Amino acid sequence: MALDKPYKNVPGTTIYDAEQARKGYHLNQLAMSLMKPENRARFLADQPAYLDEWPLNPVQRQAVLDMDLNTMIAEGGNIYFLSKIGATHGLSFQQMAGSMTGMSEAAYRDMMVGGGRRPEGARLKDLDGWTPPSTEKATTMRPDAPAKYTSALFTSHVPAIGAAMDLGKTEEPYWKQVFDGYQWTRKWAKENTPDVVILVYNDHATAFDASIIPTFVLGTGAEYPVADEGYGPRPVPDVKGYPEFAAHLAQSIIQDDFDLTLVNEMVVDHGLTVPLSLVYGELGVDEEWPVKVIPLAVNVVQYPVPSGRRCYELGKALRRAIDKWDGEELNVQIWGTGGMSHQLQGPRAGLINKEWDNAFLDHLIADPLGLTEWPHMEYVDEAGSEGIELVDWLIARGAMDDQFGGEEPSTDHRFYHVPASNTAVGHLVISNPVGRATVAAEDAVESVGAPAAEPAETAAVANA
Ligand SMILES: O=C(O)c1ccc(O)c(O)c1
Repeated sequence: MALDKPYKNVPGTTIYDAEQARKGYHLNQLAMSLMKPENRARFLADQPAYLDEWPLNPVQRQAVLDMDLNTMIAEGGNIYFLSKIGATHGLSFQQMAGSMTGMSEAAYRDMMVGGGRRPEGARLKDLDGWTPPSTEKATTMRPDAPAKYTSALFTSHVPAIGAAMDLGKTEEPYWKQVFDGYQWTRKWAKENTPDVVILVYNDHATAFDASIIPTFVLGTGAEYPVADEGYGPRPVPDVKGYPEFAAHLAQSIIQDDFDLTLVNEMVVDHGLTVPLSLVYGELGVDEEWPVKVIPLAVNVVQYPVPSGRRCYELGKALRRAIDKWDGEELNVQIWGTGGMSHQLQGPRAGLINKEWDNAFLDHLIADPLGLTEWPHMEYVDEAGSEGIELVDWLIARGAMDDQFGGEEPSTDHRFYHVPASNTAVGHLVISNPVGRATVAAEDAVESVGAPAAEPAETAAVANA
């Protein structure tokens, strides 16, 4: 079920996609550096010395020295980036484009004056009668898919939880109540380590500042350093990505009409590292997380934010993308993080709505489609201005088997507790049949406190 990339075969044409972007990353960034006059001057004064500052491969390096645009493009360059190199040499776009055609500058200009190159004979359809691919969206699962979505994990990602771990406070009574709710999960996670976690979270004005507000960001990079959010970076490992799988997901999801922002380089904040710490425990900077992570960040910082329905639909597009993977066998988990009820601002700060939070959990488990009807105002009004983070969770849920005609997930673990700093903590592990939990019932955490719907401070249900 290879992804449809007919654009690769258009004659005399190289389409810049995530695969090319990965290959040409440093070449294109070098070109971008020439937008500064001082860098242009240094480049022109001593090109080899300037290129020494960039980790280009030898073919890319020689192509820049030769101003050979065809080779630069084959090596992952994109003309919009590369034009900065041409401009530094004083070349016009017409000179640059003409230089790639094998024609003299004058002949190319004359061709353009004469009406330009005719498409006949230079189109894919002239070569092999290509017909457009079907745009139908799968509504059922692919039974033999090499990538299996095993389990969804949901958790709050309160920064103070990370700080409690980093500062060795987990045994203090205040924090012990929080961490007790994750003991089951830690055991389960040891026996159910996926190859990759698609980790849905929201950036907290960390990687993205007020200059750019992308709605949905998919990380296609190889590594994500831990951010310094003002307290210094958390002493935890940097996060390793999975560029090939992420590029595949991007290709499929965008063809499925979701316009993701693709990010090759970004820092990750507590929204992403706290869930990893909660599940995999204290790991030092020199250690490695046991999983590759593909970050999927949702804007909830500046309105308008995406609706729960939109997030759920993105989850469906994500599952279709997972099912289309034809590479190595993969065990995939999707984590939905953020929330639960909390408000960090204004006179209403400290708002906690246990009843609403637990109704959200109930619906997430049993009625995700119904949950998509809840408008964003409901989240803000009932769960606080920062409670809106809960829309993140619908992505993981929309991708599950039962939303594609398969079986309902099992609820393996459920936990709810108030407070962690200003926030209610909610946590769920639910699994598709292929990922049913392997932790023995007797190893599971006993139920703590009253059932979830009661106004108790803490409630955990293991292997429910
Ligand atoms: O409760 C808190 O302290 C807190 C602070 C920052 C956050 O992003 C958050 O989700 C919670």
